[in-house]
Amino acid sequence: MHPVGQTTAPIRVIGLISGTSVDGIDAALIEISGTELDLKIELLAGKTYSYPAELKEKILAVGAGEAISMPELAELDDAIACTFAQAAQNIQLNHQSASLIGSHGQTVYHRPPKKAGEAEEHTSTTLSNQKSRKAEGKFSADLGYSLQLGRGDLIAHLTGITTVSNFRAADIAVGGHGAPLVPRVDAFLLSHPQEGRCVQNLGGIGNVAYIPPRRDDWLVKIRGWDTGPANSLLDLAVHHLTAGAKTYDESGEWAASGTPCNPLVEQWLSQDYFHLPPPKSTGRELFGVAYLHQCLQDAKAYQLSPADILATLTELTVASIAHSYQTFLPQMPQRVLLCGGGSRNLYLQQRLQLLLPSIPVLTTDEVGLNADFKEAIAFAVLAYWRQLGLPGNLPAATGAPQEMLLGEIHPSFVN
Ligand SMILES: Nc1ncnc2c1ncn2[C@@H]1O[C@H](COP(=O)(O)OP(=O)(O)OP(=O)(O)O)[C@@H](O)[C@H]1O
Ligand SMILES: CC(=O)N[C@H]1[C@@H]2OC[C@@H](O2)[C@@H](O)[C@@H]1O[C@H](C)C(=O)O
Repeated sequence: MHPVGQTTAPIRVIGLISGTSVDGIDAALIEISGTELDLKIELLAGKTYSYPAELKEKILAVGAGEAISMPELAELDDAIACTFAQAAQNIQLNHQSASLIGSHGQTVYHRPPKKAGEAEEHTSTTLSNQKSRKAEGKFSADLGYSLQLGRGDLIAHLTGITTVSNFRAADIAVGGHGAPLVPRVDAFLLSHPQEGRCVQNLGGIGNVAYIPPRRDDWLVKIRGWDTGPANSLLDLAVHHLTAGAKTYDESGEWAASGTPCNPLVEQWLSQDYFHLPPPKSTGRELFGVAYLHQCLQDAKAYQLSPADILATLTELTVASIAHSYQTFLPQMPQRVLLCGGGSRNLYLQQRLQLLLPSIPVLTTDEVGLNADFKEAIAFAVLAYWRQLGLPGNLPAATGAPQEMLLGEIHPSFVN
C-alpha cells in the first residue's frame, strides 16, 4: 500500500554507509516524519567511524581484484557487519534508541548492466531461441551485479534493531544499474519551488541528481547518473606520490599549488564513459588503480610535477562533471549543491565554479542538509520507505523500467 499523504508519526532511524573511498562508516541518526513531498528529517547525530586498519586494507585489496576464498569472504562479510553494528550502537549513545536501521554496506564489486545490443545473445538469435535461452538463465549476464558486504541479518541480530540492507538488488533484477539510488531522496529533501538544482555528490565516485523546479510534472523530469571519478583517482595519486604517507589532499591545497595540464584533460575526457548517455553507473572497477597508472603514464610526456598531476586530476573531475551537465541535462541548473567528502576540497569547488561561471556552486550545508552525512541520511530514508511500502529507486537515474521497493528487511528478534 502507498501511504502517501497519510500522517506518519516521527520515528528514529539510523543510516549506515561506507562508500567507494573506504574511508570509514558514515552513521547518521535521524528523526523522520512524512513520506515523500512532506518528508522531513532532523539529523540528531552524525559520525564517521574508521575501519580497523587491517579490515580497510582487506576491503581495498578485494575491491581491487585480490583473490579471496569462500571462508575468507564469509569472514570479511561478518567483520564488516560487526563494524557497522558497532557504529549503529555508538551513534545512539546519549540518544533515545532507533527502531530501524538502513545499512548500505560496503561495495566491493559493481558491474553495470549490458545495454541492449551489447550482448551477443541479442544480436543473432530468433525469438523462440531467445525465450529458451532466457528460461535456461543465459541472459543473466546482461543484468548488472553489485555486491555490498556487511550482511543485514547479522546487524539486526547484533543490534536488536530491524535492519534493511541489500538496497541495489531489486533495481538490478529488473534491468537497472542499482545506482545511483540517492537521487530519489535528494528530490524529496532538496527540491525547490522555483529553482532547478543539481545535487552533486563528490565521493570516491561522483554522482548527480538534477531536480527541476517543483511544479507540474517535475518528478518525471528528474535525472541522475554517476559522473565518473570524484576523489578516487586523486586519493590514489596522493597515496602513490607520498609512498602511502597520506591518503588525501586536505582542502585540495597540494593540487592548488600546481597547474592543470589542459591537453591531458582533453585527452582523458575522450574516454568512453564520459560520452555514454545516462542512465549510467561506474565504480573503482573502472576508475581505480589501473586507470591512475595509465594517467601517470600519460603525464610523463608533459613532465608534470606532483602538484601539477593533482591539479590535472582535479580538472578531470570537474571538467567531466561540467561536460556531463552541458551534454546530458535538458537545461542547466540554477544552482549546484555539493556534498560528500569532495565538498571539503576548496580547490575542487573553485575549479568547478570557474567552469560553471553563471551558476552558484555551494554545498548542501548551505540549504540545511549536512553535506558529510547526506548519503547515510539517504539510506535511513530508503529503509523507512521500504518499511512503509514506498519505492526507493528513480527509474530515470538507475535505468530500471519501473519503480521498485528496495532492500531486504531483517527483523530483529528478542530471545
Ligand atoms: N577536508 C577534505 N579536503 C579534501 N578532500 C576531502 C576532505 N574530506 C574528505 N575529502 C575527500 O573525500 C573523500 C571521501 O568522501 P566520501 O566519504 O563522500 O566518499 P565515499 O562515500 O566513500 O564515496 P562514494 O560516494 O563514491 O561512495 C576522501 O577520500 C577525500 O578524498
Ligand atoms: C555500487 C555503488 O556502491 N555505487 C556508489 C558509488 O558511490 C557514488 C556512486 O558510485 C553512487 O552511484 C553509488 O552510491 C550512492 C550512495 C548512490 O547509490 O546514490
